[in-house]
Amino acid sequence: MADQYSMFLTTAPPLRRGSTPLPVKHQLRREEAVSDDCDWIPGLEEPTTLPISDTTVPRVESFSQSAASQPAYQSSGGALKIVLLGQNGVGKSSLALSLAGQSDRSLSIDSETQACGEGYECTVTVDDEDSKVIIYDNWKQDLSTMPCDVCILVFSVTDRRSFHRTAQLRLLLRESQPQTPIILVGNKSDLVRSREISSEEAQSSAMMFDCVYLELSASLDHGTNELLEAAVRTARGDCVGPGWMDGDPGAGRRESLTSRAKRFLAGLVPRSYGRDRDRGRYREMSRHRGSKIFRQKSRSCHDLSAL
Ligand SMILES: Nc1nc2c(ncn2[C@@H]2O[C@H](COP(=O)(O)OP(=O)(O)OP(=O)(O)O)[C@@H](O)[C@H]2O)c(=O)[nH]1
Repeated sequence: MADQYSMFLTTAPPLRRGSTPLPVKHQLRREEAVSDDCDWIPGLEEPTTLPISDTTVPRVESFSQSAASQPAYQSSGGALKIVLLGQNGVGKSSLALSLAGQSDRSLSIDSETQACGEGYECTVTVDDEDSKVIIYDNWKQDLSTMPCDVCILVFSVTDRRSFHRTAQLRLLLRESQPQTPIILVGNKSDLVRSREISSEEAQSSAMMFDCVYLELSASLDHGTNELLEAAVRTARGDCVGPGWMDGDPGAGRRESLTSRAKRFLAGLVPRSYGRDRDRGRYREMSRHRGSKIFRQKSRSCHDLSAL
């Protein structure tokens, strides 16, 4: 089993961690990649002025429309390209390794996982269909010349800044690759006590992004199978909408804008509203039981309405 997941490092340059200092020429590329007007998104709770060195951004501004118009896998020998984007330290490298099958998983990965350029290549079987997948977690990957089939925006549920960063990355991506499907991922769900972003908040954000939200822990390898399945289905063009959860692709049918808006608003309604409704139901039950006290209160209400 372990042999199946063994990774062969080829002649490709080693993967760079964002936390390590960059050579000057790479710093320049990173600066080019971030346009000033994208560093703050109107509508966010606070203006986020992230230092450029603290972010992970693809070079997307020179992306050509011809590249955008065709699925990436058609220009890459049939391999599905999955790109992980997100702020530094959110766990992209850990997630890439986990997705590429570096730990035990029930999902079938039937060929050796290997480093492919700056990504990891493996073959996965989803819905009885084999797909070659390349997973990239490196900002140096130039999306302008090599578009991806699905983009996974990763944040850490313990870091609100990284959550805001996904909104910015989404805008950057939408500018140049409007067709590329997105999956929003909240990593580090195991760090329950340090959580800054609730599932509900992230879910609402995913609804606005019109994408799926998945929560997982790359360290514990919890939820990563589901992410890989969703990514492969999405990259293949199978419909995986915001309602997709727990491996049920049927639930992913696209909702109308109205019902999505309704669900979004329902998420904003304070919980006390639900409790009030329950109280109302309790009152009804009490009334049926013929509670004396309730009847007295009820009568006083009637009196008030008469006034
Ligand atoms: N508790 C917990 N820690 C995690 C998880 N995923 C990653 N980490 C830790 O978070 C730190 C950063 O993880 P990386 O995978 O290097 O994050 P990255 O986004 O690739 O960071 P850069 O390479 O700097 O861009 C490491 O110490 C990981 O062990 C997780 O699911 N849970």
